[in-house]
Amino acid sequence: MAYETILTEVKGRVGVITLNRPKALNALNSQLIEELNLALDDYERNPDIGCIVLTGSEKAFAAGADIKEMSVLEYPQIYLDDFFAQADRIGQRRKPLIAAVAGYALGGGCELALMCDFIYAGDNARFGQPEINLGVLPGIGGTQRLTRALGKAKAMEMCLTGRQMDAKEAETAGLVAQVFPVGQLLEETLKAANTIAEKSLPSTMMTKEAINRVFETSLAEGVRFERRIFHAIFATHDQKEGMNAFVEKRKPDFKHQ
Ligand SMILES: CC(C)(O)CC(=O)SCCNC(=O)CCNC(=O)[C@H](O)C(C)(C)COP(=O)(O)OP(=O)(O)OC[C@H]1O[C@@H](n2cnc3c(N)ncnc32)[C@H](O)[C@@H]1OP(=O)(O)O
Repeated sequence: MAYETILTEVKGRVGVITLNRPKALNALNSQLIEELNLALDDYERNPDIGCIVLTGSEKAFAAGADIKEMSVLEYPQIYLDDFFAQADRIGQRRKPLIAAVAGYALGGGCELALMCDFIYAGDNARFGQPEINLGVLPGIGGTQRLTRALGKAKAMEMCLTGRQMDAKEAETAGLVAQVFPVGQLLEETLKAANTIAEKSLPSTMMTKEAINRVFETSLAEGVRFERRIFHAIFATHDQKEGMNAFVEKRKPDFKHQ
């Protein structure tokens, strides 16, 4: 399928999506969010894809939601249309989704990265929620996910002052998993994505679901949930193959089912 605001490329079992509105620093307009969801739908349906990488350019992962598009919106309509509801779907995918962030990840760009399962950052990355400077507040989950990622003090400070965080601070604070020289970011992200894509798909999807449950439930409920899906994974071919391969001292041949 041909898209106007993103590029897609399959590399082995990894589906790569590159945000591609360079003139607007990958600002997220409605078309981009729609195309991103279509591409994710496509990779989710494709049984040959085991992991997805979302990236932007060296200058900007995404400089936020499209301010020009938003500037003309009015209250009753934005409420009726449930503006940005479609963006929620990005973070509701089953397959592992890694953000490779170089340059600006501001506002909706930071929120988009936070919807991914983890973030690898280039050493030039800058994270921020500058909505306060526009007289608004984060609207795609920033107040919720940033606070879960960083804790109240840093999230509150960033959202109230609009201060940006560099890659090193973001790694120390636990927002990003690893930082790489920007020229190596995609290569390193693809390496991790390939490693994940070679594992059994049911086990990567269930692991992701169980970890995400942490943010929605109590410890006791979470542990019960984990145990139930641990039981369920014994219905898969790959559980048998993985354990038999260990016993027989050979590499597992996962069928992703
Ligand atoms: C989703 C919500 C609800 O949470 C809300 C949001 O996301 S609100 C948006 C939050 N983001 C911002 O406030 C960042 C806005 N951008 C900037 O501050 C700067 O562009 C910069 C610091 C990221 C980069 O500055 P610079 O290198 O000087 O480049 P510019 O000349 O400013 O930008 C180049 C080009 O891109 C357009 N642009 C940049 N960001 C956006 C945006 N968020 N929406 C729409 N367009 C954006 C900018 O207007 C320039 O285009 P032209 O005007 O020259 O055509």
